[in-house]
Amino acid sequence: MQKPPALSQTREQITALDKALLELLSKRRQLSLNVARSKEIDVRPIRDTQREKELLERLVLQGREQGLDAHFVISLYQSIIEDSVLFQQTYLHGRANPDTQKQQYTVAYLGARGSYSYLAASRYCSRRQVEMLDFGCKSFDDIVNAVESGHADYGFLPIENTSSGSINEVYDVLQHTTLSIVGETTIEVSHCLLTKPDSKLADIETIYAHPQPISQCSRYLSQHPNIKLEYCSSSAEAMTKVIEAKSNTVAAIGSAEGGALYQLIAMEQGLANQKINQSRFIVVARKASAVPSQLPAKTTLIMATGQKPGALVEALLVLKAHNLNMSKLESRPIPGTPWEEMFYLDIDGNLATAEVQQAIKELERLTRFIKVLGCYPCETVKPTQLSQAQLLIEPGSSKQQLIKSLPNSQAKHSRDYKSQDTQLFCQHLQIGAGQFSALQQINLPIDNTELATQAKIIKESGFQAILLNDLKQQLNEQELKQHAQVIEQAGLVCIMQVDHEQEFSIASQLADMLILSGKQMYNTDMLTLIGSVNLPVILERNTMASVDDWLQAADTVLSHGNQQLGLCESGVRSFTHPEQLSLDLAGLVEVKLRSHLPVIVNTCFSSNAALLSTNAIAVKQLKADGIIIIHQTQLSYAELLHDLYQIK
Ligand SMILES: O=C(O)C(=O)C[C@]1(C(=O)O)C=C[C@@H](O)C=C1
Repeated sequence: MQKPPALSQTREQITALDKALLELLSKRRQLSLNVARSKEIDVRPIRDTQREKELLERLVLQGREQGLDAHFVISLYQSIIEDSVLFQQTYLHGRANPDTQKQQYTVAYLGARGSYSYLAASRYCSRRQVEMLDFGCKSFDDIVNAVESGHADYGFLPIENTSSGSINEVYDVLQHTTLSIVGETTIEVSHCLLTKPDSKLADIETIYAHPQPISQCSRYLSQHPNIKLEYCSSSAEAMTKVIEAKSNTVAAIGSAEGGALYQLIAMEQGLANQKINQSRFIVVARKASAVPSQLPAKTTLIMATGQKPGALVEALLVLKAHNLNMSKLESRPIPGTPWEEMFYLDIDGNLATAEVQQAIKELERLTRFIKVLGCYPCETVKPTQLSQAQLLIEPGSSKQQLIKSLPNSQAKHSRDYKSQDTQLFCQHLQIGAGQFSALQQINLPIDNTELATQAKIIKESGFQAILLNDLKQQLNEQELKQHAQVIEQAGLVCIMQVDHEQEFSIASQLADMLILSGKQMYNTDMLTLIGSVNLPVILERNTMASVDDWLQAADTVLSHGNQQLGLCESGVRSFTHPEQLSLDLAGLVEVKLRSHLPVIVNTCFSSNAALLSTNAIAVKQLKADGIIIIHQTQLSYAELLHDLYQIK
């Protein structure tokens, strides 16, 4: 083995590369600022998820060429895009509120340096590139007082946590304040056991912590029943207690980042019960802020409804009527008025819009008390995801990539491997193991009302399912969803034929069953994909494929987990009718003999009206498990189906 370069030399190279990467990231940030400037002029929303999808798809491909794994590339770019979106939002929010622009902000928060509130506040200021003068407070009331009295510009209040829920005391403080909510920020709360550098876990006798981390780490703490818990007013106080203690037998719960400010080390990490543990903070100020229309906005209200039954429902119906989504609803008792509640509502909407204004006007008529606590930019950037198809598919799969021929006893499709016939189940539709089914194929596009009418007739004729073919002609998720709904309403099963990887991602969400087009029979990635879904699938034979190739492709699907697999014979190229396909009935007999998988026959490409009846009867007599017949508005197949069902 060749000797690697010296470690120090390699590390120097990594250091230089990391610096270059940071320079590039900074340049990218500047470019996103230019994008924000353009969007300010054109008044376009900051988020463009279509652009993000295209960007991620391209990067996954480019990453693969460089040997980088798709998941790594995606998670990296999700962070980069999140930063870009928040950076743009901050810029536009600042432009809309010029009087709030300062070099320094005095920020009131709970505890002292190192508390989670401190970390949230410093992140907020650093995104705005302003210096933070910190104003640590002992209680939520003190935070509000500091801002109301002008001692601080902003106050940070933790409002909810993903593991311990809403923070009630903060809601109570909000009932009486004159301050407005002007922002929100969410931070990852990663609880660690912080100790002095020379402490040992076995020696710890006392843990200091704020009640919130104690409840969020209850599982970890229950594993150490002999350690005493001491409640503190903040995580920073807990850390101070550890640093001031004379002995090494004490620890605090807090973040590694916060602990480092006190020279404490994170002896144990990931203490929280939930893997994802985040806290959302609201930012309060004396003056309300305006949110530009390009930003996703939230409006927070408090209201007290009358005590009559259904009063809250009536109020919420107002939001529904104005098409406003309520992202949070909390209730808190009103001091001095037992059994009455104050409701807190977060609405996804901008206070400056007519819908929100109108909804508030209507709510004023229905409530005894209503106050807008603020309108602010929503800081939750939901990461754009790529579908499984977009992640897995690589073009250029070839015949050779199909799994190699196996001896019959090991081939999963074979009767030697599994003696019982496979049956596909889908609601009332059963294909195989003695159950014969009739499917009607409709080529898209079709109008939804027309489909509803035809579906009724199709059902009455005796078909059990509709196969929607040629999805690319109507590759619109909304329209296909409506099609799937009317098919279901008619009491039929909805099957979609997948011709292409893009169609897979939509069809696999909407259809009850899929047919993978024969064109994709040699595409190993596509076979992997249909082998990995929990949905019945049918594999169509390629028009040039031998029976062996077809069965090998079936094995590739089965070996990825999906055992709800059937086969579809749609015809092969032959000399009988060079212009159309010929049903390979001998192939059908052979496959039925060799394999336990159900086989259906699609007559749409091989059987004209004159041949259909004879072919259909032959197919049934040769023990096929189902038939697909093309839809023709003027033709009824009721009689043919009746005859087919009679054949034993
Ligand atoms: O291209 C844009 O419109 C941007 O705002 C830039 C960017 C990015 O950082 O790449 C950020 C947010 C959008 O959702 C899409 C892309």
